[in-house]
Amino acid sequence: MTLITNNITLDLVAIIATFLVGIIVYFKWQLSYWDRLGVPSLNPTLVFGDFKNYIFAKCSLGEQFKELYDQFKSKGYKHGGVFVGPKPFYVPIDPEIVQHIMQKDFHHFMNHGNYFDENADPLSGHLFNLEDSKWKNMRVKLTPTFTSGKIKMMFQTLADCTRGLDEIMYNSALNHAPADIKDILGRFTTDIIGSIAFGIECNSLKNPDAEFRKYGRRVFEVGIIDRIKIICILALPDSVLRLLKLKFTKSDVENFFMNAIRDTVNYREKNNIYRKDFMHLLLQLKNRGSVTDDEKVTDDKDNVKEKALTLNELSAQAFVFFLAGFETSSTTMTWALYELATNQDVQEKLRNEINNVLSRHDNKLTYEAMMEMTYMEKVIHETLRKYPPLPILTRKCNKDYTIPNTCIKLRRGTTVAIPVLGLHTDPEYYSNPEKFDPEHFSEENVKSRPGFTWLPFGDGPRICIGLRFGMLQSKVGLTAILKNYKVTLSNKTKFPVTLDPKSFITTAKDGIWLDVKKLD
Ligand code: HEM
Repeated sequence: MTLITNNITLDLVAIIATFLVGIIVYFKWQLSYWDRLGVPSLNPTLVFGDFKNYIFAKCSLGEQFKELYDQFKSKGYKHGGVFVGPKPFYVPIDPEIVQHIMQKDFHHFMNHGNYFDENADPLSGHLFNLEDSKWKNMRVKLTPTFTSGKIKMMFQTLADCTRGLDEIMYNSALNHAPADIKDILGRFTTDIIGSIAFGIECNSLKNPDAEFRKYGRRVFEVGIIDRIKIICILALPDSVLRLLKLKFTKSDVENFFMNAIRDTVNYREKNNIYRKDFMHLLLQLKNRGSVTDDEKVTDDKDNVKEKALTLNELSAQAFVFFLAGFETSSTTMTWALYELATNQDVQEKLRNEINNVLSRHDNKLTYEAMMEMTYMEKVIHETLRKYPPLPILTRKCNKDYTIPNTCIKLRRGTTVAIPVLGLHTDPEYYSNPEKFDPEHFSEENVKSRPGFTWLPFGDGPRICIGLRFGMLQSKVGLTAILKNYKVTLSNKTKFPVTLDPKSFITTAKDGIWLDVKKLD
């Protein structure tokens, strides 16, 4: 049977050709989206849009967005529109527009717009992904777990984990063996977050093959299938993703974390265990509906309140504390040590501050001592400027929005990509942006640049809830290393150091290796 001509082969060719022409017409029409709206765009290509280099793993996602930022900026545009495949992303360039989106007009841009499915993928129902009133309610519930009082209460756990760190650095110095600092600090923060969020002694500093470390690494491994999933998530509408039942959490990772959390919850509830950690506060939220300043996980009548967290909700929040807490802080410390090894004068100045402050605190790591280290704060801020762990941030427009000082209307459903790395390396805001200079964060320099040009923790109501904890964890790790050891770059480090195009956070492709010398 034939359809169009008398020849089935010709029919097939005609159908395929019509289909291809249809796709090309659709892509072409789609790629004129920003021009039709009056937003400047660049030179998107069919199929890849503006992301050819990223899709072919020639650069990281952050670098790709920085390149686009630089192009818009060099043409004097305050904003621009780009395409991942056929999907349009709005990119604000002017910090004033960034401020409107993240803060002033937050009600239009409340959500990150990440694809997630609480039912098919229970660990994905966490604070970072939640939307609208579900996000708001969860944020209100979790905020009391991150106050300075609560974090101070957990300080000793952080300080205790530095013993294992010191042992590794000592052995590295003794044996003149270069330290794989990214791996060591990944194990350090895994031990801290594992203990504080899950109440589990992970021992990954002592045993690099510990299960928590193994699964922690698995979460951030991006294989070919994960890469395809990321591109699908960036390029396809949510309705299609839901139809495909796309699941982001790997099954072995899900099983491991769900079991670990279930076991801890059961053990603590059965034996009335109290520990000064996030898990205790999450258990209070599960059984009482709110965080209270006491050692109990249930109220006096053992009543479970209606608005309490379910076990799945608790698990997803513990998982995001782990996910968001260990890799961000360990990469921050890794980059800081890389820069300190390259800039010995800055390392010396920081060590002087550490010694001076600790001498006033009996040479002990205390919460108060950490709060006194102002140069340390500048060093970490500068590290987060050059190497923001999340180099872009997203927001989804949830009601039509008129861009300030224009008549351009962003449609509901548009994704906004805030080009964090682009802003952080813009010479208009940071003189000599390639130079690692903690004085970029002197009081005078901070005052002289506009707001919303330093965004490693995001900003507005959706700002990182673990900011204080992340800063403290990084300060403690750097103090523990630098007070006893001098670090220099090992020739085992591959130069030039490049960013890993496969990772969605800012990390060195081939690791960073340091030579370590014990100080008297
Ligand atoms: C140096 C360390 C860290 C960095 C650079 C960092 C960065 C960020 C960024 C950029 C965001 C998105 C903010 C936005 O969209 O405006 C975020 C959100 C978040 N972070 Fe962090 N983070 C760090 C440490 C931590 C720690 C230690 C925890 C928990 C223990 C944590 C938990 C979270 C959570 C739960 C969110 C979602 C907040 C929400 O959507 O309401 N982070 N973080």
